[in-house]
Amino acid sequence: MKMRNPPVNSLSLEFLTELLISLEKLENDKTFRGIIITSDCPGIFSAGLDLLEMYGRDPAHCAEYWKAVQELWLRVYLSNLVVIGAINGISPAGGCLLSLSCDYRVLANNPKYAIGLNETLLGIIAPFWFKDVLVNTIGHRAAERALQLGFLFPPSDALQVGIVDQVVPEDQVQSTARSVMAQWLAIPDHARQLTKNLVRKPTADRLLQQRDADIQNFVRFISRDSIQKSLHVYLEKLKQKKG
Ligand SMILES: CCCCCCCC/C=C\CC(=O)SCCNC(=O)CCNC(=O)[C@H](O)C(C)(C)COP(=O)(O)OP(=O)(O)OC[C@H]1O[C@@H](n2cnc3c(N)ncnc32)[C@H](O)[C@@H]1OP(=O)(O)O
Repeated sequence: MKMRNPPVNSLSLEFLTELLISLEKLENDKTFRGIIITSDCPGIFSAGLDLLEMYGRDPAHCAEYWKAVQELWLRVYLSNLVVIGAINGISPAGGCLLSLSCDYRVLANNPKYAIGLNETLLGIIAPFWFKDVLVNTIGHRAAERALQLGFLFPPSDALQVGIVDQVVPEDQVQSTARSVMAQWLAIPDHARQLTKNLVRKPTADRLLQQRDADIQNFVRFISRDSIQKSLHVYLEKLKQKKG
């Protein structure tokens, strides 16, 4: 699955919906046993959630957006398919969550391709389920530091902390992802799927048990004047960077 939402593969409502429909089709087609998620945008895996879906929007829109974010996460995280991330670009925040939701992550060795949950740098907070997935992946202490400081790990640090499983030269990302897929597909599906569910269900259940409250929390938080101001400042910074 090659993500294509130029210029930066931001996860807009429309793009999230497209991803969800594609995933659902693949899940329902029993000839598919695994997917490799990668990007068609040079140098960018995904710029994360679309800031324009959260800035200057009314509560109903924010609620609809957050529901779609939850839905995509649940679908990828609990997928019966083997999901491999071939991460061929930078993946901050929501882009990192998408990567973390894969069963295995291969990152291209380019110092620009940083990965991490950098929400605090934007003046916002990673929701508890983003945090849970990071803690599950890199452990409590490393996650505590990474989340508070909004670390974006370059490849060597990403491998060291365990936020990715493998770092390979850029031209070998896709072939490595395919080899890893072959290894995972050698395991009988039912045994692998049940085991995946055993490991991941408690984390997913924490959100499933309070989806509506999580949406309400998000809407309340994102609608605050101070948060809207932080988003405005961040968006301006992105514009100014262009000169
Ligand atoms: C109680 C519960 C509370 C819950 C709180 C909220 C939780 C929210 C959780 C997750 C948040 C996120 O995922 S926020 C998004 C985080 N993403 C980032 O910080 C990345 C921002 N982007 C960049 O750093 C760069 O754009 C890039 C490195 C990805 C690419 O750089 P490049 O130089 O190639 O491109 P530009 O910077 O010029 O960008 C081009 C164009 O795209 C716009 N853009 C970039 N990122 C986003 C985005 N995430 N959403 C929307 N739009 C984005 C950028 O502004 C440029 O637009 P213009 O061409 O119009 O200027």
